[in-house]
Amino acid sequence: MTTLVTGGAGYIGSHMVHALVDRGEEVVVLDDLSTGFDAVLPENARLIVGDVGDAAFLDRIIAENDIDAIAHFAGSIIVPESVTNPLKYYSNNTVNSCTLIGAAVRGGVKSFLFSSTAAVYGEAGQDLINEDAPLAPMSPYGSSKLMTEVMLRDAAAAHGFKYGILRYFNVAGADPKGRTGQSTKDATHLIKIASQAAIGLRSGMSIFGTDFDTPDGTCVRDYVHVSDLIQAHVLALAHLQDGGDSFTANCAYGHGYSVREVVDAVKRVSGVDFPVELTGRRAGDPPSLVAESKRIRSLLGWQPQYQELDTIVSHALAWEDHLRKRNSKP
Ligand SMILES: NC(=O)c1ccc[n+]([C@@H]2O[C@H](COP(=O)([O-])OP(=O)(O)OC[C@H]3O[C@@H](n4cnc5c(N)ncnc54)[C@H](O)[C@@H]3O)[C@@H](O)[C@H]2O)c1
Ligand SMILES: O=c1ccn([C@@H]2O[C@H](COP(=O)(O)OP(=O)(O)O[C@H]3O[C@H](CO)[C@@H](O)[C@H](O)[C@H]3O)[C@@H](O)[C@H]2O)c(=O)[nH]1
Repeated sequence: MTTLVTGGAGYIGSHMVHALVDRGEEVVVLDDLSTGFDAVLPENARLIVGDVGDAAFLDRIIAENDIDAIAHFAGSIIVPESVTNPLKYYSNNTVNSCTLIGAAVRGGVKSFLFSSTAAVYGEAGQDLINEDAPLAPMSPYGSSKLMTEVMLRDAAAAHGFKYGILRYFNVAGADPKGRTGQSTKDATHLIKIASQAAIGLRSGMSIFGTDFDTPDGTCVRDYVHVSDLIQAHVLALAHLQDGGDSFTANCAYGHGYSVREVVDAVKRVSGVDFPVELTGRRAGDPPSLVAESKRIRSLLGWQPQYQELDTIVSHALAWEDHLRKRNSKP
């Protein structure tokens, strides 16, 4: 069994590569290193630097490495950028995924995991969001991912491969063994930004909006530890490879935290009371996104281990500290 991990040098994909290598499985990583880093990969992982949108290149990789499963993490991920530059998102997330699915079909790949997102749902109110909730993306990013979901379902029905679509909510934290984490420069994610403020890489941070219709006025999100998310992928691959049906499932815990609660947790865990400014809303932020997570738990037997917010925060802080030390080396 050899799995092709696209985007395997990125934040989430690199955790998948470590998990598969830890299990003694064969892995090939395809990444163009546009936002990824080869330094986070295990030494024995094979990295091919190149573009997921190159059909002939993909055909060769799949044939030469006898690929029977693909975990497709590669993509562009910044929601506000997708609003100002939508075609970049339709090109890299939708068109390139279409090319990859085509290569998978030609190469006889049997299982395909896809990184989708809670952004396919749009405005959802304060209830838990289940997989049958209306799909109404509020950004080109969400639309670009939803189109790939549709392509995967149609191609699987026509060509007979199995897919698992995982809709991630807010992925956070880092490898508990400290081997990889979110290394992206200029990241916009809340827990990373607050962690950088705590370790002194930023003078402080802003809370975007305190007038949402939520218990404390700040946005509520379902933060899922990246290692728990990856455990769901490992189970999902086994499910498909053992003959299980294709599926679409949310991936998060079903528990929301407000921005204020997250900032307080980072201050508590780090012991640093960094300055926080209250500012206006950031464009496109839905007030609340919390997953109904019954499907993934019952279908895959997923049992997350790191759902405590303080654990997620402490792993994020440890990785930020590691990056700071690495970057300060002469
Ligand atoms: N981070 C989150 O909270 C979150 C939430 C929902 C969904 N997702 C999805 O998870 C996936 C991984 O996200 P991430 O946070 O690890 O982002 P990331 O930017 O760290 O990783 C993406 C990786 O894909 C690579 N890549 C991008 N375009 C490529 C191309 N055309 N060819 C080859 N490689 C390419 C990048 O170099 C990078 O290594 C994405 O598809 C994203 O949409 C992430
Ligand atoms: O400096 C900051 C950064 C963020 N926030 C707020 O924190 C919340 C979470 O923001 P962020 O961490 O940027 O995540 P989201 O915008 O919720 O988006 C993430 O989670 C989505 C799924 O829920 C995915 O689709 C996206 O890819 C992923 O970036 C939002 O209310 C932000 O306004 C702040 O107040 N200050």
